[in-house]
Amino acid sequence: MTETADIDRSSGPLLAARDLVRHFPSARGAAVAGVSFEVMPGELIALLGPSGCGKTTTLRLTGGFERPDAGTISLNGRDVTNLPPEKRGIGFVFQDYALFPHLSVAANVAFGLRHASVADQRKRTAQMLEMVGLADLAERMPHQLSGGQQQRVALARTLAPAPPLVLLDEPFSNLDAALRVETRQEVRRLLKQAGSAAILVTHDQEEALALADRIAVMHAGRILQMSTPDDVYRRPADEFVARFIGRSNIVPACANGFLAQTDFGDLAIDRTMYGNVRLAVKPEQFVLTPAEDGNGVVIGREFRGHDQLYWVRVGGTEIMAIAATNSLLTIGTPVRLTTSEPVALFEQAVAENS
Ligand SMILES: Nc1ncnc2c1ncn2[C@@H]1O[C@H](COP(=O)(O)OP(=O)(O)OP(=O)(O)O)[C@@H](O)[C@H]1O
Repeated sequence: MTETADIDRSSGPLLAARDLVRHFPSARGAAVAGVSFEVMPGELIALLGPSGCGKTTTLRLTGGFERPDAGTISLNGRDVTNLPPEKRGIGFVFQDYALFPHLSVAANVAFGLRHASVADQRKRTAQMLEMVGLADLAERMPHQLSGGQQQRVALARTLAPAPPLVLLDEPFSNLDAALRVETRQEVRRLLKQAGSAAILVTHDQEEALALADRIAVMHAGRILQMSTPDDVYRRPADEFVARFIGRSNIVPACANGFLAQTDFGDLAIDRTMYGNVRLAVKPEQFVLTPAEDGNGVVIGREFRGHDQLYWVRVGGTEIMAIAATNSLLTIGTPVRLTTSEPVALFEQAVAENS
């Protein structure tokens, strides 16, 4: 896959949101309760979190569809907090694509270019349709397209005026599972090719991990962690993030330097710590070996094709561990459970408060 443009870190942030707060009169608590984040030119950001955590409201504040009760938003260093959407120069792609049903594919794409000359409109529309692979369907009407094709037209229309920032609100939710996987890679490629930055709202962690350069994990109107997919997955900032991104085993332990003592032996941890902690171990960080004198026993399993998910009882704890499919372990098999790499941890006090 070719990605021709990447994040431009040479200048300041393209977008800076500072301490955004939004209360709705009918709701308990703030929908957005002090959110700050930056987006660099060309950067793809995912706002990820469970239903009601404030993702859409954050996106709507960014786009100008909602006004914050407090906080500021600046674009390219200019304060746009009180500007309406059409004055912000931001592109939008919504869940339902919102194509004009009575306009052809080409006319839909040209719509975003209506302020340009006719010759420029033609040229840019052809270019955009080429880019999204729909040059042959330029004269079709929206109802003659598949969901994925409509999605690409919507994206071509949004990207045609080359907006520096595009906001996408669950843009894949109307597509079936296979098409969603294909389309999200396509969208990432198209955004990178166009050099546009984007903020994507999703509750699907797989989508966020696959598409974004950085993920903001939200909970109860706040951003708990904003970092690369690898970081939020492997080095979660707290227990909520650990449980939300991939399944995690949360194991009580007593840390003593770079080792932590658990019910089933000492595990290496990813920083020095002393005292009571909780470890966050991903199922694939465990290594399962059949062993008569092992520390655990297999109590359940789920076949997943390329690997298997096992439930193992060790001491008083149930652990989820993933192992390759080449040697199937039956229920009741005694096993030894170790870890393949140092694991993330949280201080006990922090975890108990969350
Ligand atoms: N117009 C509104 N009036 C009253 N409450 C609202 C309004 N819009 C959002 N809320 C509330 O604000 C909170 C955050 O909503 P928001 O839509 O931002 O969450 P979300 O994370 O996008 O959720 P989802 O994934 O379900 O769309 C929720 O409790 C929601 O009920």
